[in-house]
Amino acid sequence: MFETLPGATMRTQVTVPLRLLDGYSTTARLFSFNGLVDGREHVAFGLGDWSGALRRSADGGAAPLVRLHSECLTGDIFGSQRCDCGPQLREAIERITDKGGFLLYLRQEGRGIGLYSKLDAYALQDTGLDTYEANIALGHAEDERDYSAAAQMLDALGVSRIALLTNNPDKADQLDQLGVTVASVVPTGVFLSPANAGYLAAKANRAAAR
Ligand SMILES: Nc1nc2c(ncn2[C@@H]2O[C@H](COP(=O)(O)OP(=O)(O)OP(=O)(O)O)[C@@H](O)[C@H]2O)c(=O)[nH]1
Ligand SMILES: [Zn+2]
Repeated sequence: MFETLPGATMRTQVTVPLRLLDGYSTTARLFSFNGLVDGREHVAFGLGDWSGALRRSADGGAAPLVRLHSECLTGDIFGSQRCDCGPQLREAIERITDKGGFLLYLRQEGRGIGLYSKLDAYALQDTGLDTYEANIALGHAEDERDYSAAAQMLDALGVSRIALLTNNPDKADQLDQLGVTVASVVPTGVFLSPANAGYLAAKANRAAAR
């Protein structure tokens, strides 16, 4: 299934009770890995009845609900209104807890260009460029994310088929090419704010132009 990728192995797994800022509580099983192709410290959260979801999938039942969430310090931690990452992360944690599955928290800040360059991109967006034009103006690609490490993580977790929680068709395409069976794509909510309307519109236009 992953003949193009070297295998990664599980390094550590620990249970961590979570209480989010709005009081929502759940318990996660956190997994770290050895051998990820990009050497970054990506982490998998097993949420809800994740082991039961794996068993049911292996028995031909529904695929586990999985989200590949790209790190966004400003949105995930500080509630930035310039994007929708924070509410998407909050929604994913609750929906995956309800269904049983995995949140893969991927250290791909700034669609892979890093936090400082994302802030440089924000500054260019303040002059009128959109989120993709700004990346290009900085000498980056529109989206530099590669999901190979995510495919390795899923393989190490024994997850061969997934219901992917996303609004980004590129994620499903990349995972499919990496040998992950995306049994279904489950849309995330759209979390519109005055400060992220232009950003969400640019994303929607890009997805529509594919
Ligand atoms: N370079 C850059 N990165 C951004 C910008 N806004 C958000 N990001 C990064 O984009 C990533 C989140 O991507 P999104 O487009 O919000 O969502 P997605 O992961 O592509 O797709 P979904 O699965 O539907 O959420 C995070 O790494 C953010 O740091 C921006 O204006 N410029
Ligand atoms: Zn964000």
